[in-house]
Amino acid sequence: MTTIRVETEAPYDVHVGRGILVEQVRASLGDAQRLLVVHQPAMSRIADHLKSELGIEVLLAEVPDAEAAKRIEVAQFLWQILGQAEFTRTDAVLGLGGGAVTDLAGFVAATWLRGVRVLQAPTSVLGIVDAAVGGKTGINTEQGKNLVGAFHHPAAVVADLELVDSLPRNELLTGFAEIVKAGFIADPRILELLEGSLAAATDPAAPEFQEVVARSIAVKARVVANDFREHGEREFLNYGHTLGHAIEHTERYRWRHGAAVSIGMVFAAELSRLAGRLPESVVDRHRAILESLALPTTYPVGRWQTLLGTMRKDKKTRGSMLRFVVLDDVAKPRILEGPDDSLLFMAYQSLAD
Ligand SMILES: NC(=O)c1ccc[n+]([C@@H]2O[C@H](COP(=O)([O-])OP(=O)(O)OC[C@H]3O[C@@H](n4cnc5c(N)ncnc54)[C@H](O)[C@@H]3O)[C@@H](O)[C@H]2O)c1
Ligand SMILES: O=C(O)C(=O)C[C@@H](O)[C@H](O)[C@H](O)COP(=O)(O)O
Ligand SMILES: [Zn+2]
Repeated sequence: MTTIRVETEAPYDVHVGRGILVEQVRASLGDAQRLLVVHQPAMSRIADHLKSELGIEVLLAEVPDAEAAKRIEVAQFLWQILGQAEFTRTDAVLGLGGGAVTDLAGFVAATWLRGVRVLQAPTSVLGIVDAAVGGKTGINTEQGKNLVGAFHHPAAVVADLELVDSLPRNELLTGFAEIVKAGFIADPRILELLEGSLAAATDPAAPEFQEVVARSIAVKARVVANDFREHGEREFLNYGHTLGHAIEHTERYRWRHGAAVSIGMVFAAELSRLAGRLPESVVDRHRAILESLALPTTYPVGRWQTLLGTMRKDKKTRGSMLRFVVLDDVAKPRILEGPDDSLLFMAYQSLAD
């Protein structure tokens, strides 16, 4: 088992290993007498197993799959369960599933009684390397992605790689978008591993996979430890997300987060070249790595005004000024403020097939 410490004002561990779920969840319960396990349909057998093994009172709540879980109606359904069961501040919530569930469970835990203990057990690659770590929680609204949420530290993150065995290959690869992001903003070794050993780096049984996962978690842990509430450096974790979130919203969440972020990173790289000093070779490197992972790098241009309108609601926007994470080079991210519409449109046009 690998353990990565997240050194925030409330430090916690991210455990990654095989067959660790029950033992590590039990070890992280603290004073909790009761646990609400919020899980996706694909995780119902594992949730039953936890209920029978943990040795405390466990309530199970199955929520809709994927982005359909990140809705106020689903949060309300969970608040009802917590209210009817009279959950107190010594009880706890566990998110078991992909990033959609860890975001939802974290949000419900952050808001119930103004904050109860949350444990995260991510089961998708994306959840393990990014969503479950760092304490950003949230749900979507009609106007956009993650517009309502809270910062709330998990008490522990338990990533049992045995659960990843059932993850469909396309979902596994989609999660690599966030691994590529971590590589481009902070850790070039991740990119070298993907370029040099793609098969091993995407095989959950291989040491190369464990290395890219651990490195990505380490990037996130470092950034979150420095800037939990996103006053500065944490914005870099949003690389590729300004357009990515707008695509998810415009496509009514038929696109996975990782796929939308993949396109968003190509856009951000092109913008970095057009508005700054990123060499064309690094833009090409984005396309090559993402395409090797079967991630999309093109988008049918023609929805620009809709996407631009949605990007204006991005959390990085200040007043009417759009802000983007761009790169000066690999591992040299910065914020670009208020670029000309013409530059944005040129970067967007480069996404055409
Ligand atoms: N809070 C954060 O810091 C943060 C970071 C990155 C992404 N996110 C959020 O995470 C979400 C995306 O996460 P995701 O890609 O995991 O999506 P997801 O939770 O929708 O999971 C993707 C699909 O994989 C299935 N699945 C998950 N684990 C499985 C397993 N082990 N076996 C079989 N099927 C499994 C799910 O049921 C779903 O159908 C988005 O909502 C995104 O906004 C949040
Ligand atoms: O942890 C962060 O900070 C991130 O930005 C990580 C992103 O990968 C993630 O998708 C996050 O949920 C986006 O946050 P948002 O604040 O733009 O909604
Ligand atoms: Zn993301």
